[in-house]
Amino acid sequence: MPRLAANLSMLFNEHDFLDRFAAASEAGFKGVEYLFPYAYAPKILREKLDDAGLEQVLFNLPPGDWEVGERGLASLPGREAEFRDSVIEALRYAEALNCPQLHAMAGLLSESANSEAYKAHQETYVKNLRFAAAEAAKIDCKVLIEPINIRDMPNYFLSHQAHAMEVLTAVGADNLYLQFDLYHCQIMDGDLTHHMERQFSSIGHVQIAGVPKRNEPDVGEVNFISLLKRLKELGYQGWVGCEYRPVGETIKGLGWINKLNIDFN
Ligand SMILES: O=C(O)[C@@H](O)C(=O)CO
Ligand SMILES: [Mg+2]
Repeated sequence: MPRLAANLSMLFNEHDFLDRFAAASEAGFKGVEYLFPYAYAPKILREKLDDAGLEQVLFNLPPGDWEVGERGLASLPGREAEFRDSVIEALRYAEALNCPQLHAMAGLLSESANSEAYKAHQETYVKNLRFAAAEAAKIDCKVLIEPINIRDMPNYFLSHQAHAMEVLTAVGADNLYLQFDLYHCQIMDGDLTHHMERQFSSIGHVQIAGVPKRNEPDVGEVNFISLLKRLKELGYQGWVGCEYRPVGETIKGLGWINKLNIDFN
């Protein structure tokens, strides 16, 4: 049965980060995800999860220098040692938080880059992901890759579903999966039901938001009731991350969950 996870980087921003765990639990969520745990000791996050009765569903590998605009290391030639360290650090947290999956962000490649540069990124990406998957397998953890739309994240190396599928095949690791974010897919590729059906066996995690403004899933152009029903019919057993920016107060915007008429617990 699919279950809904609160994305604490976007939801419950009315509260300080560490107070969002309790807020998510009080709102009925059983799992949480967020971008990065690294500002806090694993012990502190473990306590927050335990106190709130929550599962840690997902977080990202260290992404390089986020403040200066870096968005992941996985495809960056010359940064392999740093990438490997980031895998080890993420796995230390994953073990402490009992987190079953980690997102490895690809990094950026300028639109004007030539085919040689593209090839170097692709080769680095495949090799790095092989390393990450092998390390993660030691603690029974999955590694995820996520196509991200280039309107929100210009020059992101992995922006199309077809590219992600190509990379999964090239890496060939049993524990490497697709993080299928319907918001990004709608912006870059459209044809959401078709992508969900075709890629189903590669999907490790799903995320949702309304399009185009990344607000509540029932705000905007996409029919999430239909998509989530189809996901359930396909037999999805994983989590659906609620990764959207609430229009107003988080709690007031949760009414879309009742409209689903699907059991997500
Ligand atoms: O979709 C997103 O933005 C996230 O899932 C992420 O990991 C990178 O920002
Ligand atoms: Mg996402």
